[in-house]
Amino acid sequence: MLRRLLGSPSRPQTAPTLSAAMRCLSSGSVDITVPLNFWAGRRRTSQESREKENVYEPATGRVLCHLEPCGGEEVDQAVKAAKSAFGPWSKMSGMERARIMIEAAHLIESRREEIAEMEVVNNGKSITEARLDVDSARLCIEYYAGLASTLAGQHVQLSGGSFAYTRREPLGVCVGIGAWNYPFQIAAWKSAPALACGNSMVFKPSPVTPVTAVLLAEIYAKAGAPEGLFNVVQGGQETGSLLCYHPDVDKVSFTGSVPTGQKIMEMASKGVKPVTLELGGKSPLIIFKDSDLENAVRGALMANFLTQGQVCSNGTRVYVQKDVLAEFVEEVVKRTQAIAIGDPLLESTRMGALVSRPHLDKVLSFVEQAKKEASPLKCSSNGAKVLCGGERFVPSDPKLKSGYYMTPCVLSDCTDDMTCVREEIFGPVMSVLSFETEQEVLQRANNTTFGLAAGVFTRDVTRAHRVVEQLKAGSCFINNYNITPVEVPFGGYKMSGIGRENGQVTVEFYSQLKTVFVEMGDVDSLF
Ligand SMILES: NC(=O)c1ccc[n+]([C@@H]2O[C@H](COP(=O)([O-])OP(=O)(O)OC[C@H]3O[C@@H](n4cnc5c(N)ncnc54)[C@H](O)[C@@H]3O)[C@@H](O)[C@H]2O)c1
Ligand SMILES: C[N+](C)(C)CCCC=O
Repeated sequence: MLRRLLGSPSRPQTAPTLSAAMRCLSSGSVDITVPLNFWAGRRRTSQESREKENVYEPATGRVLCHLEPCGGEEVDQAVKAAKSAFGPWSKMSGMERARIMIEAAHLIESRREEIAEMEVVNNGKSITEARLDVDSARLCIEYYAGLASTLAGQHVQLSGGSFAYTRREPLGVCVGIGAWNYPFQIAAWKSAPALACGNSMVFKPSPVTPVTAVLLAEIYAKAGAPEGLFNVVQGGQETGSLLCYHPDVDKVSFTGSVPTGQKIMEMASKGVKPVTLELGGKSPLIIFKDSDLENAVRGALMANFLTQGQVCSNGTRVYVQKDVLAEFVEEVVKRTQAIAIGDPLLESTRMGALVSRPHLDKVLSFVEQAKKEASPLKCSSNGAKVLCGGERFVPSDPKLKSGYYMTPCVLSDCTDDMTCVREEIFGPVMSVLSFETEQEVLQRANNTTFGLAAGVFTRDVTRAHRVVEQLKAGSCFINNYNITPVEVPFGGYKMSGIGRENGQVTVEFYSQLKTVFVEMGDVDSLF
């Protein structure tokens, strides 16, 4: 099952190695004091005296470390380092770049457990999922290493023996700005195609999860990348803006919410810089009565509860055909209630802690609002019905009592106009809706400003393709959900984004074409 989630033939998923087990990392035992910025080949402390921010361990609510946001001078240094690495890196052949990237992938593999554990400690997701994220990061770097030597232009014959050719050239210094739900994976999904195309990068992680991107920076450096090829600057909105406006930055690739994405686009527009925007979603999952219901239930759980429901592509609007609604709901609720919540570093845990206290409160308030919200589309004045979960959860282990846990929630009796059905909750909250006809559900599924993903479960192959053709979403799943093989493009329609990550097409978003005309005869001048 775990291999299928990555969607590609991966190495066997191993249990933690002996050395990992011997490290005995446990929740509540980690304090991070090392600097988390990295540029020009080494970790850096912030030199500017700015107020430090607390970074928390979601599993326990303890302070894990202090974030030192980078200011203008530090951003400048990181960009300068990236600019100087761009020279030699962009002149290497694809094969030479690939060799270094493959070495980085090997190093990730050898540090898999350590990276996964750090991701858990900072993000709160289960160790099982964190390992898959690290694998996805490694696979992405391997995949783009493979593509690096295939980048090529075109030769076009013109009249009289003249010709033109195109060169695929890098953009220069790319900025990556990440969200907190997949900190290490996002850093890899952005840097791998950027570096393969000959660019350098300055990456800014979310201030909520600053811990693991710097490990990737160390890994690239150890793999033999030129000093400054991949740099990490910490900070929030202010640091992000400095990067977007920086005159030596040539592209901004952003993962985060729609409102921030809009700001990024606006800032980048001042310098007419290209952007990749991987934004939010409120994706529909449609379950027809002829589905294999067992698989549909599994799909719905995968569509809603990975990473405590904090996944951009989640299929949180689950439309179930009326005839199978009762059966579906009974099974989904049974399995949701059986999800093991608790210490994310334990092998048995399937759902860890949400990323922060304010975020937990926000998700819980969506559930409260859903319960109360009356809708003109309903005969009764009641809101949604909570079939299970939606409450704060306090694990029995005393060290976890201040962690940010909640029970995964299934809401029924929802209507399309309710807030829980319209807005991205970004937590473990599934809204179940019923439908009768294909035409009706398509209209309802598409009635959103988002367009990141969508799913359909049916045994009717004709229906599956007909429905998918009409769904306005960038990633559509038939009889599965939330798999992201790195060979396949991922990204949104409508307000869910611009550009793609993963797959061959992403080369287009990290390179530019130069056309060269070659005249073999005389200039045919009109003057
Ligand atoms: N489509 C995707 O691939 C994808 C993947 C993961 C998360 N997301 C989306 O991300 C959101 C959750 O993540 P989040 O809360 O970290 O998002 P966010 O938009 O609050 O922040 C994302 C990043 O942008 C930075 N930022 C904030 N304001 C900025 C500004 N003015 N200028 C420059 N940078 C700025 C933040 O510091 C952070 O690093 C959800 O909406 C989710 O759907 C999308
Ligand atoms: C859970 N996936 C499928 C890895 C999606 C990651 C990108 C979105 O947050």
